Amino acid sequence: MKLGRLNHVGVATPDLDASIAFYRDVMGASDITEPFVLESQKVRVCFVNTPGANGTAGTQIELLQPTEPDSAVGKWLEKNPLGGQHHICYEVPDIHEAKAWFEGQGKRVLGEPRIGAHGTMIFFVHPKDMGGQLTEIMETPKGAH
Ligand SMILES: CC[C@@H](C(=O)O)C(=O)SCCNC(=O)CCNC(=O)[C@H](O)C(C)(C)COP(=O)(O)OP(=O)(O)OC[C@H]1O[C@@H](n2cnc3c(N)ncnc32)[C@H](O)[C@@H]1OP(=O)(O)O
Ligand SMILES: [Co+2]
Repeated sequence: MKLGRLNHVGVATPDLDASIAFYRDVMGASDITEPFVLESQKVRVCFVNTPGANGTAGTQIELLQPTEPDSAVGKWLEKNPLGGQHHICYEVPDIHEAKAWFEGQGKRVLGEPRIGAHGTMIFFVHPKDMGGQLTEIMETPKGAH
C-alpha cells in the first residue's frame, strides 16, 4: 500500500456552531464550509480548510457534532465532554487494496468501505490496533492533487 497525504484531522465537538466561531475568531480561519448532516455516520459536519504550500490545498480540520448520543462520536463525547481530536484520516490511491493491506496485518477494519463526507470511499481501523489512534482511510478523490 502507498500512504497518501494527511487529508483531515477529525475533531469532535458538543457544539458545532461554537467550534466554528472558535476556529474563525480564535484560530483565524478564513475558509470554513457550511455544515451538513451525514446520516450514515450520525454527525453534523463541516470543514476548516487550512492552506497548503504554494497555493495547494492544505489539510482540513473536520468538525463533528453527533446527531444522536448512540453513535460513534456521541459515545466518544460521553467520555470526553469538552470534545477534541477524535480521528486522523490518510488518503490512499486504492481503498480495496488498503483494506486488504491492513487486514493482512491483523488490523480490525470496522465494517465495509462506504462513502464518506468527501464523496469517496472510506473505512476506519480500530484504535486499539493502531497505537490508540482511530484511523480513517480515504480513497483520494479522482483528479485531486
Ligand atoms: C464525517 C464522515 C466521516 C468522514 O468522511 O470523514 C467521519 O469521519 S465519521 C467519524 C465518526 N465515525 C466513526 O468514528 C466510525 C468508526 N468508529 C467506530 O466504529 C467506533 O467509534 C469504535 C472505534 C469501534 C469504538 O466503538 P465502541 O467499541 O462501541 O466504543 P467504546 O467506547 O466501547 O470504545 C472501545 C475502546 O476504544 C476506545 N476508543 C473509542 N473511540 C476512540 C477514538 N476515537 N480514539 C481512540 N480510542 C477510542 C475507547 O476509549 C475504548 O477504550 P477502553 O476504555 O480502553 O476500553
Ligand atoms: Co473523518
